[in-house]
Amino acid sequence: MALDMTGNFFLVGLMGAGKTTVGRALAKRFDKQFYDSDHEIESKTGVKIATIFEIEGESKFRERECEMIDELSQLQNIVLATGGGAVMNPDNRRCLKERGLVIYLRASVDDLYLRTKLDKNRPLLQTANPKARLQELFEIRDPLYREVADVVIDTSRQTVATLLTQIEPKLEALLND
Ligand SMILES: Nc1ncnc2c1ncn2[C@@H]1O[C@H](COP(=O)(O)OP(=O)(O)O)[C@@H](O)[C@H]1O
Ligand SMILES: O=C(O)C1=C[C@@H](OP(=O)(O)O)[C@@H](O)[C@H](O)C1
Ligand SMILES: [Mg+2]
Repeated sequence: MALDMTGNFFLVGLMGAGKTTVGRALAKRFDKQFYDSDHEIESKTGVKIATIFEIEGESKFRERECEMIDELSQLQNIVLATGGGAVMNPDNRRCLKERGLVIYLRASVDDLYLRTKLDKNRPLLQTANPKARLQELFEIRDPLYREVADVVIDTSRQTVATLLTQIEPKLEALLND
């Protein structure tokens, strides 16, 4: 039977899990359009995510994020990297579950910390102890990522190329069985 990889793939996971990086590579691999909800919010508003948090606060950012995920998830045959907090909103969880296959990229808190510690554009991690913050967020969000996920991938100590070779057969199995 010919393989059919049409449809939407949505990436979820904590900050530093690699949603943006792996999502872009996945889109290239399957010849799909790539979107990142944070980048789209930045393009639409003309300012960085950190500035939105600073001026409008997190709750307004979450409204913007929810509208953007609703809009983008209605597109066809795309890869969408969501922001790490998107799954906190039940409307976002519903959009993602109903409109595509959801891939949860998982990583240890140590790896998440190493991958994010130099990046100043993640306002939730601009605290005295970002590793402890990541641990807290992991505990709150891991069950929600699992709830929406069709596929769970452990990204710790894996290159992006290796991750693609792990994700591909899982997606094929879901789409072609
Ligand atoms: N599997 C990986 N191994 C090593 N570094 C990674 C991996 N995935 C992502 N990174 C790096 O971690 C940082 C955060 O990745 P990013 O894609 O922005 O994560 P997210 O969108 O999930 O927050 C980037 O510098 C990226 O190059
Ligand atoms: O985890 C979060 O709540 C957030 C994650 C960020 O995206 P990444 O997961 O792509 O870093 C961005 O949406 C914002 O800073 C809030
Ligand atoms: Mg990202």
